[in-house]
Amino acid sequence: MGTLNDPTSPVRLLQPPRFGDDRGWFSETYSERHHAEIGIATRFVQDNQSFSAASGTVRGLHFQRPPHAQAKLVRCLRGSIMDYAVDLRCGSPTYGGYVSAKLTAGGGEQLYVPVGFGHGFITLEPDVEVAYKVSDFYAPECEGGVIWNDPTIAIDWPLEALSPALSQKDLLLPKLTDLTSPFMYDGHLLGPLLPA
Ligand SMILES: Cc1cn([C@H]2C[C@H](O)[C@@H](COP(=O)(O)OP(=O)(O)O[C@H]3O[C@H](C)C(=O)[C@H](O)[C@H]3O)O2)c(=O)[nH]c1=O
Repeated sequence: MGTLNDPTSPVRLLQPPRFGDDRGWFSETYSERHHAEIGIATRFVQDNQSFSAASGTVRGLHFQRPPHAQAKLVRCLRGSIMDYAVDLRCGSPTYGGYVSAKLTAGGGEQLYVPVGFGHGFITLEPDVEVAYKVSDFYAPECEGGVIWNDPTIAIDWPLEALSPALSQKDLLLPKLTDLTSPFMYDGHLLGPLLPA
């Protein structure tokens, strides 16, 4: 794991405020204006949602190659996940490093995963729903990924990963050492997640 202390990390943890009253709460879960204020210029074009029945479901580590590379804004609508962003930018001093964040329906935390990073998560309970915005349309011909338990990345998965549920496709993903990443380093080091 190669995370470094860099407040300008491209991976961002957001937590939009919730305005509570006697009925419950309201939150602006996405605002292009707020993102611009905090230095995120990504425009999103597609919303995704997945449901995972089992605790310990692992989806990832995925990315889309250019010309359809995707930045993602991930949040948990039901239950909780550990979410991961892995630096896949060639030439990055933190190449193969990762940051992780616990995203919960109750807290409304969001992870911004830029282009150049692999993304994956593990569910921490049954019946988890995850929603995420992506900055380019689904392009199956551009799909890429790295095996979830890659020994170089060495993600410190939670105990739920002792009996993970994975797709056949994900079980066949390559190791990082066998990957030719299409992404180039942009000068921003992967650093600890700082709430935006
Ligand atoms: C991603 C995607 C998938 N699909 C179809 C293709 C398959 O028939 C079905 C399931 O796809 P997949 O097994 O790739 O779904 P996940 O394993 O949840 O993949 C996603 O999970 C990780 C965490 C990600 O970050 C990616 O956004 C995405 O790869 O949905 C679509 O129709 N549109 C899409 O944008």
